[in-house]
Amino acid sequence: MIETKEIKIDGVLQSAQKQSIDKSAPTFVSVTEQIEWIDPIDFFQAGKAIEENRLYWSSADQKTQFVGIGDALLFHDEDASYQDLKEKWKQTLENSWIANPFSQYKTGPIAFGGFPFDAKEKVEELWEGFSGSQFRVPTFLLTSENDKSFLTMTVYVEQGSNVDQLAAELITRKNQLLHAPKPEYQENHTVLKHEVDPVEWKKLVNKATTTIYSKNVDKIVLARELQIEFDEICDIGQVLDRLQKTQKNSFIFAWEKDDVCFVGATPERLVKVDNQQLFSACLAGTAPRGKTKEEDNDFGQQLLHDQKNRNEHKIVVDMIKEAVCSFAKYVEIPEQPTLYPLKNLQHLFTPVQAELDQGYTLLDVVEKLHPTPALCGFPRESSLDFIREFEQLERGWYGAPIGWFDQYFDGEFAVAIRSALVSGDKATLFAGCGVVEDSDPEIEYQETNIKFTPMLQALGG
Ligand SMILES: C=C(O[C@@H]1C=C(C(=O)O)C=C[C@H]1O)C(=O)O
Ligand SMILES: [Mg+2]
Repeated sequence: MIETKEIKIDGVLQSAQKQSIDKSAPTFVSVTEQIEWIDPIDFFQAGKAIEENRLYWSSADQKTQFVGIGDALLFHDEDASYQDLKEKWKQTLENSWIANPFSQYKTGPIAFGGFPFDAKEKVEELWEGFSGSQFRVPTFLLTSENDKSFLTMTVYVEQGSNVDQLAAELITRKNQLLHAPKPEYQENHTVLKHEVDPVEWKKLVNKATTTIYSKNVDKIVLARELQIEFDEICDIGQVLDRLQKTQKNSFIFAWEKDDVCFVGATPERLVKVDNQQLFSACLAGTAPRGKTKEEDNDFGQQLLHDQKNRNEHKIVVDMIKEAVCSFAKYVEIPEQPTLYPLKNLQHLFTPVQAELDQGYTLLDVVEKLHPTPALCGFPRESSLDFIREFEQLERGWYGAPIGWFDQYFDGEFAVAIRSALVSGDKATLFAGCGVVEDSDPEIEYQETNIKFTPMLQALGG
């Protein structure tokens, strides 16, 4: 038993209301308390009962999990401007009341969300609710870190708010979430699987290699789509549970809006900033895992020495290095890549570390890095032109930054690959690969097949 000291929420709301009267503006209130340990995915499932938008995030080392329920605040920007988001967050915090004795943990007001791969892409039916960039501060945020659980509640208090009623509502919903009966996890079953135009896609790979050969383009990343159907409405909690158990070394995320959820397990960190320490990663170049230890080792060694994959990888390292150098005096990048093992495949990996210069934040770095050549190609403009003109699918948030930041702009973004957009009893999965001069369409096709596997299995396929 931990001693859980309950915060007097009504007292906090009253003080916040006084502040909003003094400043003639609504106050953004955030209150954090430590609670008895609770399983993050159970908490996520409990959120379904109160019918609010949910979100989930697990760090790749699985030491930190976040679960958010409800929208205390939503920043929705059709233009997906990084600088506007930064300004809006600063403004929000200017008139805030933050009660948090646990700020050494990842608690307090935290915004979670994503950007589109290409802000200029026209949003069609598939990504309808996910236009532009969207960031949400949940009403209830569970932080689970090193076996400790914290709950941060966030609301707006205005001059005319009925704070007693607000406090009572928060407490009722909090109790519903914390004392829900152990949820049942429903098995998802895939009944239909449809690959979108594999033949056309392979032709597109050919077109890309021809373009690379004849023009000043080095790499173009091409994605494809797999559609599935379930026998019932897909249970996202079940998907997260499976991903959490099977996809080590991956960020596990879910961002739900109304009844649509973008969910995935990506190995690719875009950037993390913690107290001006910056961590990024270059991940490109792929091989399958072997069935035996020996075979696995062989595949890994071949990958490490394969010119085509090394070329794909180097393009990413060069760009990220240059981008990070513009924000930091000192950048540490090893000369040679190592292997990054995942359940179904392995990648070439080069970590990047730096000290971020004062005055820059996580969001500045995300803006500069995205889209890296790992998801777009190189040079950026020409590869993006090719994708815009010829790629048949709507990328939406696939391949784009997804993550979180706190009140100090510390936080982390991953690249949303190995992901699916789930809507009721249907889901669309995405996978892409880096096409370079000597790419073979059939081999690239096989590579994307293995990239679908983790999500397909987690979805019950
Ligand atoms: C584009 C994806 O993955 C990217 C492409 C890779 C490659 O082509 O070798 C490897 C990792 C990622 O940078 C994806 O998984 O959808
Ligand atoms: Mg590749």
